[in-house]
Amino acid sequence: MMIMIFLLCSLIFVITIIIFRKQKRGTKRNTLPSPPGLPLIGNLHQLGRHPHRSLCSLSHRYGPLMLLHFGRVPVLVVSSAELARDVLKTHDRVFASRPRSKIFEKLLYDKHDVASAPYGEYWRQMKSVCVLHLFSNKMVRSFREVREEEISLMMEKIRKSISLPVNLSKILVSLTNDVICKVALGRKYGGETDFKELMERLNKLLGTFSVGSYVPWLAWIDWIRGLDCQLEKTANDVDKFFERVVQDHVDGNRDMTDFVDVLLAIQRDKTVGFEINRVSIKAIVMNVFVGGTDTSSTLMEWAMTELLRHPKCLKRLQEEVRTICKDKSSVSEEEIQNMSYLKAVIKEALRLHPPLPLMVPHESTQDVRLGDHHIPAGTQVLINAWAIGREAATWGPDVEEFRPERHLDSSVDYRGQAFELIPFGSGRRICPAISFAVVLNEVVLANLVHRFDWRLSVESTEDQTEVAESTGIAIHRMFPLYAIASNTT
Ligand code: HEM
Repeated sequence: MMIMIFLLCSLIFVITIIIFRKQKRGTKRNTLPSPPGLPLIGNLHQLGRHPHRSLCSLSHRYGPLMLLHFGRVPVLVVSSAELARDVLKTHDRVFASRPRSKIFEKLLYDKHDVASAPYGEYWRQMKSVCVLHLFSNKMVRSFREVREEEISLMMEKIRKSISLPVNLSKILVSLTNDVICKVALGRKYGGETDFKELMERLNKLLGTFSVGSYVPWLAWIDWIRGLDCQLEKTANDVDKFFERVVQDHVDGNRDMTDFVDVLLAIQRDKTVGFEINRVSIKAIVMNVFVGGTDTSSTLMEWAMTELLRHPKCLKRLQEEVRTICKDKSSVSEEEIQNMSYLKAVIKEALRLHPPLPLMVPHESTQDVRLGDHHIPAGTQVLINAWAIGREAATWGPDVEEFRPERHLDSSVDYRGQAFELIPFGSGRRICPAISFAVVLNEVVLANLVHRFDWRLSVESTEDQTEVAESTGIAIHRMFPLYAIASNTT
């Protein structure tokens, strides 16, 4: 009898151990690698000044799929092309929403814009307005004159400072602002200090960290440091500005077609099969400014920075542009179509310096499996486009080097099909303005190098080593790019 009891106990013990081990293995397989965090703030302290860099370093240690916690919010960080494909293609619909953000809600018309609207019918309608009516190829072509006019003014400005250091960063920001103002609002507002100050304030706030969004019981900190007050005031000022612009369009007798005109026509004629109201119009126009100005000027600034740091690449680009344009005084948009090195330079700048390195956060709306891992609904997702552009397995051992040649015989493109290069995102949430942004960047760069020879000015000597990056959502240079233009020899 004793022996029977002993055997039974031993059997139960062995079975329990087996089940326990199985469960442990199962749990281990499903547990996402996660850098240890601190109580209450989770991993927030590990983000540093440049979260794309800190998260890339963490991914080298914990792998391309990590779970972090920003306060109480679970955040999945994706740092490889393969996993970006899983999120943005295989499970695109599940991950197509946006997390809530107090700052976005306050400043972007309570999610009535395209970029921060949660995935659903409203977002679908607004995105279709953008894709079909604002950024269609026909619309992009129709703004060619605006681009040519503004580029010609920029070239004249540089010509007047020939042989002197010019703040190229500032020139590129004001060019982009002027182009976008004319395209979206019908006229330039860049000369108006109020408008400039307002846009600066808006962009700064959009890149601000709100403690309350991640640690709700510390929300009072946002109030004490004046964030809530600034949000309220800026949202009111921005609304007043856009309301005035839209009303001027309604009152005016206009034959131009800028974005506000297009949106008002859609509202009036009900051509799209759904209602679009005044708030939606202002929110979309606001998105054009927020999404379009900083990103485009940032890309040009980095492309010029890298060319100035790599004189051989600059020379090769100049040879291409000058051979195709021979004795012409400027480069046209038809001519850039045949400039393969120019396109490679833009791709390489986008690989090394994606203007939005962590893109725009996504959020899952359903439970889903990624490989062995269970991802619950409501998980925030950051895709590190900056880290993906530096994956040695894809790009080779010289990932850190600016080498446009690597794109010449490659089919990898940035339009969302190749996950190795996703500066504009991919899938449902992909940037709707890729063609709009790229043509502006290409034609500006081609004209700058066609007309002038360039060298770095002493004000930019930090370029001999690594170039310091700004903080915020769009990552531009920390210090302006000063360069000296001279007439071509
Ligand atoms: C070099 C220039 C640009 C870059 C690198 C860029 C990049 C991006 C990225 C990474 C996203 C988020 C994709 C995602 O969440 O998966 C995005 C979304 C968006 N971009 Fe761009 N962008 C650029 C220019 C522009 C311009 C010029 C405009 C408008 C004039 C614009 C309007 C938008 C809008 C409205 C969205 C939101 C799309 C959505 O949520 O469905 N972008 N962009």
